[in-house]
This record gives sequence, structure tokens and C-alpha cells, in this order.
Amino acid sequence: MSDNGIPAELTDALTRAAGVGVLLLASDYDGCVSPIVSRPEDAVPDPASIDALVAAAALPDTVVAVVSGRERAVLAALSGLEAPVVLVGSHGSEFESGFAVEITDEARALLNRLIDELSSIAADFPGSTVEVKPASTVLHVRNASETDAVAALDRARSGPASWPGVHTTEGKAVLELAVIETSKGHALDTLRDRIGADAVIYLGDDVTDEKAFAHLRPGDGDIGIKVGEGDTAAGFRIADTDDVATVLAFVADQRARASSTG
Ligand SMILES: O=P(O)(O)OC[C@H]1O[C@H](O[C@H]2O[C@H](CO)[C@@H](O)[C@H](O)[C@H]2O)[C@H](O)[C@@H](O)[C@@H]1O
Repeated sequence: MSDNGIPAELTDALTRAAGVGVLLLASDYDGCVSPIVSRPEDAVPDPASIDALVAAAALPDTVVAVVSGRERAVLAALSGLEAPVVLVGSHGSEFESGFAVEITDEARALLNRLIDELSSIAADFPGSTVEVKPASTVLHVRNASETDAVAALDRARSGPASWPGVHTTEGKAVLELAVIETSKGHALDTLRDRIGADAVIYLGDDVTDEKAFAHLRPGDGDIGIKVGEGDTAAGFRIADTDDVATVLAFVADQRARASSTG
């Protein structure tokens, strides 16, 4: 363990990555930059993480991105982040220029049916709520009783999640139903190609982040960091959002040193 509480192997890997020509530093939002809270609209960011992301984004040949399951506009409002930090919403499918895939009229009609169905499920289980996004809708059960949470999720899984054209993502006390295919891994590929990144660092805490970890190339110096418990394809693990802030600040600092020594 290093003095800063980050595993020594991770510290070494981050130091190497901070020295590459072009670096992509990317993180998930909820559970990484912001702690998990009861109500999605209350998910404010850790100021130390925001400071580190902004500092890193100001450095030469360094692109910083937040790749979130959130609607992009909501991500921008909650995080307060703006260019040059790149914001990608809707689990990697929503860029500043719009969605990576077209949302057809048929898909919109399906989305409306999904919202109706999830709303009717939520109405039967107190504490359950429904979040609506441009290409998906989410059943939240964090504030339902344990029994109701299980029953609500089961009904959504065996009902609307099984409809044709629906893409299901499990998450932390949520089930998300999308009308387009999403992938944080494809988002990382797009960003990597766009900037010609020599190494990618990605931090994530949830099931949706596993697609990002799966697209990393550890043999080429990429670093995947899982935040918290759970199975993962990431090569490294840290405990919580405090550690995220420590990692981001460490990378920003090392990158600044590497830039100043040329
Ligand atoms: O990819 P992310 O940035 O991690 O977004 C994933 C989902 O985050 C939000 O839900 C999660 O965070 C909420 C606030 O802490 C919490 O109440 C909920 O239980 C979590 O699942 C967001 O509401 C979803 O739209 C995102 O897909």
C-alpha cells in the first residue's frame, strides 16, 4: 500500500500511464465521482474529484471524460462539468453531437410503452420510482422494502424486460430498459480513436462499467479500476469514492509533473 492508501501496484501503473504521449482519463459518475445516494437527483459530486478532473483536462495531450448511464444533460447539470471535459451519457451512447445510433419513431413508441409499464409496476410497490431518459427508462427500488424491491424487479424482468427490442441493464437497486443498444466499451473505443490515446485509465463501480473494462488493453498500459465490491474484469480495485478522488488527484499531479519535465 502506498502512503496515499492506494495499492502500490496501482500507484506504479498510474505513474507509468501518466507518462505516455496522449492519455485518456475516464470515469463513471454515480458511485465514482459521486457517492451513491437514495434519490438520483441528489447525487452531487465529490469536489476533490471534480478539481482533479478539471486540473487533468487542462494539461497538454490529456483528455478527460466522464462516461455515465445518466442522460447527458442531467450529467452536465449534476456534475457541473463542461468542456474541455468530455461528457458521454446514456451508458456510452450519448455524445455532445447526439446519439451514436438513431432513435427511430418505433423505438420512441416502445420507450413510451416501457415507461407506462414500469410506472404501473412502481405504483404497486411503495418506494419504487421510475426515471425517464431519452433512450431508456429505469425502475429504482432503493427506497422500497426488501421484499417489494425483489418483487418489483422480478415483475419488470419477466414482463417488459422480455419484450422484443428491449435491452436490459442490471444496476445498483435498478433495472434499466433501453430501446437502443448501449456500451461504455464502444464509447471508450470512440474516444481512444478520436484522440489517438496511448493509454486509457477507466474507473467504474457498476455492472454497466464492465463493458468499458472489457475494452481496455492492459498489455498496452491501459488501467481498469473497479470501485467497491463485486466481480470485475478490471485489473485493479479501490474501496470507495474517497479513493476515486485520491486516484484522480494522483494522476493529475503525476501528469502535470510529466508535462513539465517534457
Ligand atoms: O453510469 P453511472 O454514472 O454510474 O450511472 C448509473 C446509474 O446511476 C444512477 O443510479 C444509481 O445512482 C443513484 C444515485 O446515487 C442511486 O439512487 C441508484 O440506486 C443507483 O442505481 C442513475 O439514476 C441511473 O440513471 C444511472 O444509469
